[in-house]
Amino acid sequence: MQVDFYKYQGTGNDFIIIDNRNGNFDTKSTSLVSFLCHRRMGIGADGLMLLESNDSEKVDFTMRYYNSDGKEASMCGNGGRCIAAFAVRIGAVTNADEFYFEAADGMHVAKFKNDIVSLKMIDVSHIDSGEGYYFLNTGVPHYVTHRNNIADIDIVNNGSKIRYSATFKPDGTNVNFVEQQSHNQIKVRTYERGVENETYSCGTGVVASAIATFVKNKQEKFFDVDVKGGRLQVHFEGDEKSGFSNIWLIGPATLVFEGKVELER
Ligand SMILES: N[C@H](CCC[C@H](N)C(=O)O)C(=O)O
Repeated sequence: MQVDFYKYQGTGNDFIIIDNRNGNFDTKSTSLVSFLCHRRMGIGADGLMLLESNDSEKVDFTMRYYNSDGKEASMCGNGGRCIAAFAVRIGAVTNADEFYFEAADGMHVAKFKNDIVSLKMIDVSHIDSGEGYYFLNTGVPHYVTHRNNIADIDIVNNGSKIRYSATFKPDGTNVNFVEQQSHNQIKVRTYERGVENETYSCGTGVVASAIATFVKNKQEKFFDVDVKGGRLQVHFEGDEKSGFSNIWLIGPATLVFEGKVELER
């Protein structure tokens, strides 16, 4: 069976996107997703997304996200921005200026203009903290720690130790190292669960890092965030007491190429 696919990247976090509104893709096959995401044997990507039909009038589509290990995850911030740009490209939305889609973590609003996607993230009602870190869920779980000179950190070694530590069993966590540049500018490097490597950018991780930086300093609620693959913006409202809401992740989402892949039935 031949399947059309589209390769997108959002600040270097890259994805295979398939229009699965006909339901033909085998969503139970972990091995198929991990093969397609494999950097040598397959197309290569940090994750794969399916755009699927949604029964609700107000919701244009459903997003299903899989990490490159083939396992489904509840959300992906950069992936959400890329599938929003893809949905506009294939005419799967009622109004490109503002539309709704559903992911496993809940409902999202997306706004698309000149290849920049603004994505509304789910609310964050609770933040845990420990020795030198914050732990919060921005659609998927994130550990956030503030350090100096993050360019010198061995992200894979340090990140994997935290990701697999007993504290975060059984689900594990993504791990974000944050360096403050100024009152409203941070740098973030992320070890991603399910990719089991550093990625060029992690959208939900950037959101978690910005919120954790507000909790730490009680200053800004609007951040420029520099990641390996470029720059994102995050802004939000609220505080630890009332919870955080109206959380937006803003940045580019780019089509790299499209192609066809032969899948065994
Ligand atoms: N690796 C994450 C999912 C993808 C998150 C990331 N790519 C993003 O942009 O939010 C997890 O399994 O928790």
